[in-house]
Amino acid sequence: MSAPLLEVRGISASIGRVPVLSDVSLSVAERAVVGLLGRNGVGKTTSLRCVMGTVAATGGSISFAGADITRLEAHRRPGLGIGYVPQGRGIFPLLTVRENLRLGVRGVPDPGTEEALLNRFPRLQERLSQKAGTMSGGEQQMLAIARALMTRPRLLILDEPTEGIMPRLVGEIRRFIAEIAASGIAVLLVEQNLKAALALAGHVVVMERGRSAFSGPPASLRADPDLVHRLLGVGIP
Ligand SMILES: Nc1ncnc2c1ncn2[C@@H]1O[C@H](COP(=O)(O)OP(=O)(O)OP(=O)(O)O)[C@@H](O)[C@H]1O
Repeated sequence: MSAPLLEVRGISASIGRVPVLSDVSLSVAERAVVGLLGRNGVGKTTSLRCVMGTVAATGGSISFAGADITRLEAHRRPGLGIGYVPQGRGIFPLLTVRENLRLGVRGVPDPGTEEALLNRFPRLQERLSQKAGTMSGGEQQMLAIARALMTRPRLLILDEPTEGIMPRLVGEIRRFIAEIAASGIAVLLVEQNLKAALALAGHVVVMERGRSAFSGPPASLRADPDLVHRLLGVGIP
């Protein structure tokens, strides 16, 4: 079997002096969708930040497409083919939709990619010269995902993409994520909604207090309601 696209092996990390991660391992195969789950504060966002390099992994290793990136500067990582949509979206409200869309692209954006994304999102197309802050949360989330796709990543990392989004747009965002995955882009998704995560992901990793406590297919998690209850505090959906 070929090596996974992203491989995180036993990483630890601290924020300030507080140890936040002690032993997190996960891997994402080419074209796979992996759900990263866990209760609030277990370290999901910090794990993603370690992959992006904005929090340093103090132990363990991270590799992407066969290269060790554990100590690679954060600004070099997107260029390797990793798109990141942070929690809270990271949209600049005073910049226009077009400016936001082009922020992550170095040099001239690929016109085909931009056109395809705008065709997919007529709402963004219509608002290209409008300030991004005037759009709804759901539209800003679409913009954040479209921005991450502008660099044509091999892996898209999404941190709670439907958090705080009005219900009408939640389904639309989930359908879009499924479409992205179907197009062959690997997806690493932090998702609070267990049912949605189990429906989208082919593999799930569940964290507990700074470490990965479960890793396996959705069916294995579904088969163990006690574990789900202990790790996530909910029943099987
Ligand atoms: N900037 C910070 N300063 C201090 N502690 C922090 C900071 N960011 C995160 N932490 C702590 O690190 C731990 C892990 O946080 P993290 O955001 O990675 O968890 P999470 O699983 O993504 O949680 P959530 O689902 O609430 O987003 C938490 O206990 C949190 O309080």
